[in-house]
Amino acid sequence: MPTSAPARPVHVLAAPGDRHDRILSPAALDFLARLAEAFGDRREQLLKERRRQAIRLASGSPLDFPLTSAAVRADPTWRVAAPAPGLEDRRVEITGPPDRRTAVDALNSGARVWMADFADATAPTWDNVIGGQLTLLDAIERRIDFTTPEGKEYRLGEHPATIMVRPRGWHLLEEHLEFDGRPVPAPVVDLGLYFFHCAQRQIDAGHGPYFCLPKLENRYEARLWNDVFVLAQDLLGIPRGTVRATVPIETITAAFEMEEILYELREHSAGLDAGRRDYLFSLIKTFGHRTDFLLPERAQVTTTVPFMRAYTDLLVRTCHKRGAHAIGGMAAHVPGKDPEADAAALAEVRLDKEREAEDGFDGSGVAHPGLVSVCREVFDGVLGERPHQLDRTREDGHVTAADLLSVRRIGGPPTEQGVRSNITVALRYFDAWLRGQGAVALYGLMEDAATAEIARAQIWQWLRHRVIDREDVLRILGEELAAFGARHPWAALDEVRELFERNALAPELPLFFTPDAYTRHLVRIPQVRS
Ligand SMILES: CC(=O)SCCNC(=O)CCNC(=O)[C@H](O)C(C)(C)COP(=O)(O)OP(=O)(O)OC[C@H]1O[C@@H](n2cnc3c(N)ncnc32)[C@H](O)[C@@H]1OP(=O)(O)O
Ligand SMILES: O=CC(=O)O
Ligand SMILES: [Mg+2]
Repeated sequence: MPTSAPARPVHVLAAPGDRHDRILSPAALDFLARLAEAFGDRREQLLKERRRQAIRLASGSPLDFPLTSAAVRADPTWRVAAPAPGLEDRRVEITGPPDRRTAVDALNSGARVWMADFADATAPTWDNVIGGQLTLLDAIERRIDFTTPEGKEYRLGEHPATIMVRPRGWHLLEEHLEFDGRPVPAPVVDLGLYFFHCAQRQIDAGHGPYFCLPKLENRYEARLWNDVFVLAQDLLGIPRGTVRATVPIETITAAFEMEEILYELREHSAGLDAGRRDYLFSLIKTFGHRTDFLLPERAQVTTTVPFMRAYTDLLVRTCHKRGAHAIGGMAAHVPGKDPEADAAALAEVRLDKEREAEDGFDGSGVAHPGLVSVCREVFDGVLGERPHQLDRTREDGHVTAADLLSVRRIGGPPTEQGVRSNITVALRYFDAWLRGQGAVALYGLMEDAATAEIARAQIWQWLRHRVIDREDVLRILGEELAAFGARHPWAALDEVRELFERNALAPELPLFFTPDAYTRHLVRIPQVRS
């Protein structure tokens, strides 16, 4: 690295694991130290600003497109960087945790992009964090092939998908690494290690280091990410603008700053995507105290309800105005063993993708290889040989703040089945997460951190507004725990119950379930430092 050594080192507090030294080399730790040193304090300020904004909105301040950045929106001259190699055509993207089996399957799936997800799809155990980095490095070096003990072979194909890495969000820390007496911010770890080991290798292979940046709340956070990219590129002597990053719009406040987010990242932007599950969670979390934001059961908040249509409409308009890809929402169906149910679910996925393609999206996401062909067929139908439809811009009409915020009066009050469904999804997801699995198939759907957040936040919101009784929730909780325990005797029922109580039944809604659950349950630091 060209610049002088940082004053302070990063310490590894975890016990050494298999091949961890390949990732946690002195030079890689030095790289992390520089990033942690440069951005640790700013992260804290931005998290404080998140809390201040949450308080302002909870106490009735209006949410609107910011006046202070009106000039950015009004300036017609700027565009984001042209699509980078491997990201021109994104008609199908697949997401999944960065374990070896998923990696090979995703890279071979026929999707154009694999979003390797350390955020919603990964329970951040230390083994998963470092194991994920080893997976990525091995995939890029084409040393990922393996055979299972049962003899099933995993071989990387000739034309793998382009890799896009989604680091954990800024609200999370990595407790197994310490800098300056404090844990290193988790996104610095996930991005930094991948960047250090793989950026140049990706460039040599004709791509670049590409990222997806989760759970941003405003333009200042986009600016922070941009500065991280600038420093990371400078430190490794990589030309500025090599990095590209897609930002999922998955908070209600970010929806009001889409254009500004593109602007801040314009040199490194790979557009926006519709992170619609976290978006719903954000709506509940941000306006959970207000009766006019009371949401019905999850199944009733479809992609076609007016406020969700307004959100995706704004996303496509904004992206195409600035020459940026607009990527649709991820389809969460997991094909099972019931052909009839699968056919119905696939028809629904097709309809959703058709709507997105017609609305102007340039591609969309799926959570399972079994959905790749549906998504591809739909986008093939609209795009043909063209890699995208960035030329489709919209001058007609516009999306207002009221369009984005008119949530009330969809659906009726939750049924007992709706309450039970949220409780059971949260419990089963918490159990999987505590055992190191960040995404699971439950009742035909992929559930991950975002949907677990929706499930527990809805229970909290319904209790808050007394549309359900606490006694009923406690009864159903007991029944669901008992049923789950009977079928899964190894389940960590006490921890799961405690997680549910802390995150769904507390007087105030915790902002995320993950930071506290991580510290209490996933951190493994031996007494003696390595
Ligand atoms: C923008 C966003 O919303 S990001 C969403 C974040 N969430 C995710 O990324 C979760 C993605 N999905 C998954 O992780 C998985 O589909 C799960 C965990 C939900 C279900 O996985 P499984 O229980 O293994 O499903 P299933 O048994 O149907 O899998 C069949 C095969 O497909 C593979 N597969 C399933 N999902 C994926 C995936 N997303 N990527 C790659 N391969 C996959 C499995 O590895 C398995 O392969 P194998 O035959 O080689 O063993
Ligand atoms: O990250 C994606 C989402 O829907 O949330
Ligand atoms: Mg999300």
